[in-house]
Amino acid sequence: MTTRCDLSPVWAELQAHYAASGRGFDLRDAFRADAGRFSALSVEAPEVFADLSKNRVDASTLALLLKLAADCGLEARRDALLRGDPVNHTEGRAVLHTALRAPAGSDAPFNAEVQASLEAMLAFAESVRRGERGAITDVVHIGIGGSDLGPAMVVQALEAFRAPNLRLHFVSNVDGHDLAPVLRELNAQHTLFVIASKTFTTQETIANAQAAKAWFHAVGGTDVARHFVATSSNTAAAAAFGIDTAFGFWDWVGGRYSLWSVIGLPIAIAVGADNFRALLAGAHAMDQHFASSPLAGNLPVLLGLIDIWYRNFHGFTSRSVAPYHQGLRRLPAYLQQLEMESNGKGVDLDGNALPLATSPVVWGEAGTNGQHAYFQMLHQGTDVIPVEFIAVKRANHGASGELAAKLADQHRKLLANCLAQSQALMQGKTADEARTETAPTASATLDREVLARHRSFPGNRPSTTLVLDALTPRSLGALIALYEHRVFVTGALWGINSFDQWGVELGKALCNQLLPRLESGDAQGLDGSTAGLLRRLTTA
Ligand SMILES: O=P(O)(O)OC[C@H]1O[C@H](O)[C@H](O)[C@@H](O)[C@@H]1O
Repeated sequence: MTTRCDLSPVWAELQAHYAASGRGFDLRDAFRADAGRFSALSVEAPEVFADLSKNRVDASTLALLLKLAADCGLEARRDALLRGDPVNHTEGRAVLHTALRAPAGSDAPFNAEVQASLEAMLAFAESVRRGERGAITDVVHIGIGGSDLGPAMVVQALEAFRAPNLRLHFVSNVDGHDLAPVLRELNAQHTLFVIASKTFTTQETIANAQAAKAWFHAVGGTDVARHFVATSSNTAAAAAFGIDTAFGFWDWVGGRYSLWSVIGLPIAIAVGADNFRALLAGAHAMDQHFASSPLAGNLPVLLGLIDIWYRNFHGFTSRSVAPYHQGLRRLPAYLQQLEMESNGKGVDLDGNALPLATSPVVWGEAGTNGQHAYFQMLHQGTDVIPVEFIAVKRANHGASGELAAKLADQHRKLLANCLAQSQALMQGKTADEARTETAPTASATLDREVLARHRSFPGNRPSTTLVLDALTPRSLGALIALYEHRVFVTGALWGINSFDQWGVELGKALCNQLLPRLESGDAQGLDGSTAGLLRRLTTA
């Protein structure tokens, strides 16, 4: 049994399939030929319905991709992950974020420790919400990367569930322009700082934490131990910082998979213990789907296989994510870390240079905003970029009376836009169709034929639409877990370690070397460009 997908004999079958019918696949023909295409290519997973039918695949493509997954031993790789084998082999660690959402009493690894940690974190969150840590009105979460993006994205997404008397702030950037405006609005006595860092050594986080502590003292704050808590697997460093209350976690929780751990503390403070548990339960439901559904109906597997089809056969270089819910506007940023830090790798598990493309660029913006910015390129640009739409059936505006009616109407507009975009991408518009349109007056002097070419759309542009009934803690948990597992699937088939991130280390090391030069202005020994820029930035 092979593990790396391009070494499987099925790879050549897929190449032949691509040459024979994949390259020329036309979605419009596929729908014309098969009235049952939507139902055949839609999947009902926990909390998430997925319409895969607007993708450039048919039953034969999926059959081959599933054969590839089987031949690469995907199920065995998945089982090793869930069992707690040290699949992060370059760091010698297990990867067990799934264990964090397993219910109490389950036979998931480390269940007793996980439950104890969860209970302690939730009890603390509830004590803050009840005002037992003083009258806290503002919680400032300081962390970066995996210690920021997950909690920040989830708190924003679950705004409708947030305690109204609590404001949550997220500070990540070492740029003081992030922290300064937040501090300006705060009263030290009513503020709780959560310092989140798995390692408690990250430059940005420690710098922001120290600045926050200095500010706290400067404005007369007296009890650091009461107003600063930490979430970290390095509780000794947190203690050295002056923090008594530190919630620890384990090295088998990767940073970008850590929102389910104590790193989720700001989520629990914002939405409460029950909602946090619902988030975990939603993720657990998706874990079970991933663990036990046959591959042909396993949504993370199917999404991952289509990703491989697009990246390695069609050669598409990016994927755009368009959540049609304002609460999910940080989801693309979150997914950038999840996918690109996990699968942006160039060597396989044995260190061999990979002869195939890995992580696509993942990017996007909430709908409908993106439509008024870059959708032009999606529709008429020269690159084909698969789009992932996320639609939420029921809104939760928290409005009443006439406003509620207005916003309900806006929700219909939102959903109509979402459907229209995937429809337009697929249908396109031929030059013949464009020719029959009335030309806008501003272009009346332009040759009709030329104008028709400007106004036509190639179409056949693929998309996936994910549908949630409502954006709730449970559905959000399932959605995030879906993405986590999909990233695992593509990483496993590419034969890479999705759980390390050595690529971030070089810049950190060079930054440490450059830092004293920013003060001294000493550019000696640097390359010409860096020396020139350093002088430019340091000379008076
Ligand atoms: O949680 P921390 O140890 O502070 O790490 C924060 C982040 O920084 C690192 O550079 C990694 O790229 C991320 O994966 C990590 O989430």
